[in-house]
Amino acid sequence: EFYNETEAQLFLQFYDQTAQVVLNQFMEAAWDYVTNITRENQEEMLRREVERSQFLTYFGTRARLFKTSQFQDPAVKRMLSKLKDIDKAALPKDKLWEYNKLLAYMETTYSMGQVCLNEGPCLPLEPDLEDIMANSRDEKELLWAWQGWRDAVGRQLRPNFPHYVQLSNKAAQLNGYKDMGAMWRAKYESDTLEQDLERLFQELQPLYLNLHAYVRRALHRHYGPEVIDVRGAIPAHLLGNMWAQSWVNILDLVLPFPEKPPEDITRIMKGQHWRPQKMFEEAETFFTSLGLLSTPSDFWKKSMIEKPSDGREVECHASAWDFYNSRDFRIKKCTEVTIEDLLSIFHQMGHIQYFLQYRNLSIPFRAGANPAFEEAVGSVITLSASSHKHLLNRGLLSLQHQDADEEVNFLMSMALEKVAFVPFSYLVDLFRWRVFDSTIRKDTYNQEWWNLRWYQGLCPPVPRSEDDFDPGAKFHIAASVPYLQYFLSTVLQFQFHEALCKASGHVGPLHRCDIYNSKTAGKLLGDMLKLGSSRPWPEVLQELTGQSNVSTKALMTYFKPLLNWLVTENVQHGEVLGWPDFSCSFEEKI
Ligand SMILES: O=C(CCC(O)(O)[C@H](Cc1ccccc1)NC(=O)c1ccccc1)N[C@@H](Cc1ccccc1)C(=O)O
Ligand SMILES: [Zn+2]
Repeated sequence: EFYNETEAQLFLQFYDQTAQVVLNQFMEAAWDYVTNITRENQEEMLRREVERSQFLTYFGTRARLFKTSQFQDPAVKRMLSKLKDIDKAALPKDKLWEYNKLLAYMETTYSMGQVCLNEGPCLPLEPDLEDIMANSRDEKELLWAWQGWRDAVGRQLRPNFPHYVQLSNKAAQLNGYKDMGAMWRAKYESDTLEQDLERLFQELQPLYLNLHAYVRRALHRHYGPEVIDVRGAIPAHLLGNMWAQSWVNILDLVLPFPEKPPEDITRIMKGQHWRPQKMFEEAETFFTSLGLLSTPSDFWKKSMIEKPSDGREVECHASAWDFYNSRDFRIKKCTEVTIEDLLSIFHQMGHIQYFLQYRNLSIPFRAGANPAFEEAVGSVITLSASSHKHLLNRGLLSLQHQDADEEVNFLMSMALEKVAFVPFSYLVDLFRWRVFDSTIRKDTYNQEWWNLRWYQGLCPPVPRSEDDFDPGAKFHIAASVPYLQYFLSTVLQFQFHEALCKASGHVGPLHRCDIYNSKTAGKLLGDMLKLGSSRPWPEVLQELTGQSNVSTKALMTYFKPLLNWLVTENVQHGEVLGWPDFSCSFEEKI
């Protein structure tokens, strides 16, 4: 057994040197696969994955031999404890090979998924099916895309999912956790996590219920009583998004002051001949305006910022990549010239900025303070980038003044993105945790999914059965990527925004703040990012915001003017908050 600290430090140096090589080779192989999905690229990626697992196992088992209780340096103790978690590498060789092939099959089935018109082309999710869900106002066409995608992807994944669950739990148990959900939750280093999450969710309910009731009324106005029951749940295909996780694309149907519609920024971008390259440069300019780091030349040479036109099959779901050599960082995104994609690029560039800021840390610390911090960095910048002040300043809006009514319209568009997302981002992992801990059995997966979708006040537009597997139609479930970080990030990003706005000297309503060009705010943010995961996240949060707990106060402050307007509106219409009518509209018809 190893005891002394000096040996531990040498061991960790050796880990870093080896990791830079092994992790880099794995990332290159994974990148080659997701940007050119072929059999040989999959084989090579699986081979590199085995090497990575052998590496993690070698160092993980040895890290356990150190008795760190007498150690002085907390960083050494923290790094050794991180090395002990080796995730799926703990599986026996044959089980690991099986698991990796299953994961590749699920993720590739999702990425290659398409819905075919009777005679004529087959439509992929990005951009075609997402365009229909965002822009079509024809209920039948929306249903065709919604159901077609679930038939094409969800149904294919159903037979394999129980095996994925079993292997995931086996891996978790070999790492000392009772199931994979417990292993995912451990990343937050909190033994009150689940009750804290429930509290945050309950605090946001009044705002969500008022938004839901108001949107339901607007959809009832547009689609009629045949389709919308004003005391019931909303059919899930009418919200402008394939998973109804963001409702911003139906802003035109729900605009509080339709006589004062906001300018169509997508149209302005196209009118100004924006291209994906310029969209990425725009996002980078925001970060450098804060005094933060710019992207190295490798980024521009090696990223994939558009869907290839040479027929290659790629995984279009956007992601940011760290190649663990402190200089190669990339984004993979099938960029369309829309405001939605411009904001998504800000999100991705937030991941890149974190990579850049912590690139000289030891490898075990090259991660966010917790997974929600990683997601919140880019999203907090979008809060400034979405502001009227910023868009005006960047030439994407021309109307100088925004009156009180237009401000309510603006806050509505922000709520359709951020508030609508709250119950969805909570329920995705509630579902998976219950599948992992066997609360949800495999013969009721789909019914249980729709029971949880009740949190959102949504219902399926057509009858569902256990031949369906609607959760599998969401990337993160097909790709075994946790989702809780997005729920927490939705709350955290407003706390970050409030702190950065204060640092930038902003006065006035939070929703009018734009930290662009503020070196003070940039310094505050950069100092947090440099810490990586080297310190417990409550300490990191404390340094940035002055408090160490996640709080919905800032989000509620931001949306307060809208909540006041919504309550008045809903009371006037005698709206019912919630969805007491248990059914979805089609059930009455049957
Ligand atoms: O999935 C994403 C954006 C992709 C990502 O940047 O979060 C990406 C997801 C991913 C993809 C492949 C493997 C693992 C994760 N995450 C990253 O690129 C990433 C995350 C952590 C560290 C480094 C990179 N957003 C979520 C939620 C969301 C976020 C923000 C606005 C709207 C919606 C969604 O679309 O449902
Ligand atoms: Zn992200």
